[in-house]
Amino acid sequence: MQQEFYKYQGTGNDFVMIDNRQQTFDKTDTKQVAFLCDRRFGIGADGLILLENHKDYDFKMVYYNSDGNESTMCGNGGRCLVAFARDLGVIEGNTIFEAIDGVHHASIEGDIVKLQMVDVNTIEQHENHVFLDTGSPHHVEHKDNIEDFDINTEGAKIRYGAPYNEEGSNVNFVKKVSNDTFTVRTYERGVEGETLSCGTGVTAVAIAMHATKETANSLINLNVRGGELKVSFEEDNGVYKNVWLVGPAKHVFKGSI
Ligand SMILES: N[C@@H](CCC[C@H](N)C(=O)O)C(=O)O
Repeated sequence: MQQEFYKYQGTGNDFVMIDNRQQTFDKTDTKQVAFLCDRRFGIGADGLILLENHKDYDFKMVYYNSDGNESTMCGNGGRCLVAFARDLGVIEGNTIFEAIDGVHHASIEGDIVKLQMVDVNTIEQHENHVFLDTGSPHHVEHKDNIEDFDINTEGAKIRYGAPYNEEGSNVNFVKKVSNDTFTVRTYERGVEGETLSCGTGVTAVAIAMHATKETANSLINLNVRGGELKVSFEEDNGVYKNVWLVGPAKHVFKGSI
């Protein structure tokens, strides 16, 4: 059977999008998801996202990493799904949808999508890194030579090492550019390599930089391999609320396979 698909990208984090409102996609077929995401034998993407109907909200997001496994929240994927829902005529400018980590508010104007992320109330500060969950788990670590190191080797060591082990964590390396701007590179679990951008990752970096007093700003610019994102938040007694991830999300092409 032919599978109709759409391809979207958000700052270079790219996704195969499937309209599954009729429940025609076999969600148990891990190999098929991995095949569709394969850059040589399939369409090619960091992940695959299903848009489904929801009884209370505008739609439901189901996210798979490129290894074929369903995973936790994808911030850039959520932003791209909002653009996909708008392009399909499911929503107009504002929306509320459900993802694996809960209900998300979002808005879209042109190709700029603002996505509300989960509140963060636990931030583990260790000697050399910070660990927090922004819908997905993130290790955040400073890296002075950020432009010039082997992220796939160093990222994999941390992702598979203690305390994360097989379940893993995404790994973000960060360098401060100025008081409100940071450069970030991310190794993503489930892709098992560097992606050009990670939405939950830059959200984690912005909050971690604020929590560790690298910045006092509550609107942070994040430079990633695939472009620029912004994260804003309110902090109250160590709890980060009203967290928003903002940036472009674009349709690339559609096809069938
Ligand atoms: N690219 C994503 C994160 C996707 C989930 C991650 N790979 C995991 O399995 O934890 C983003 O933009 O947030």
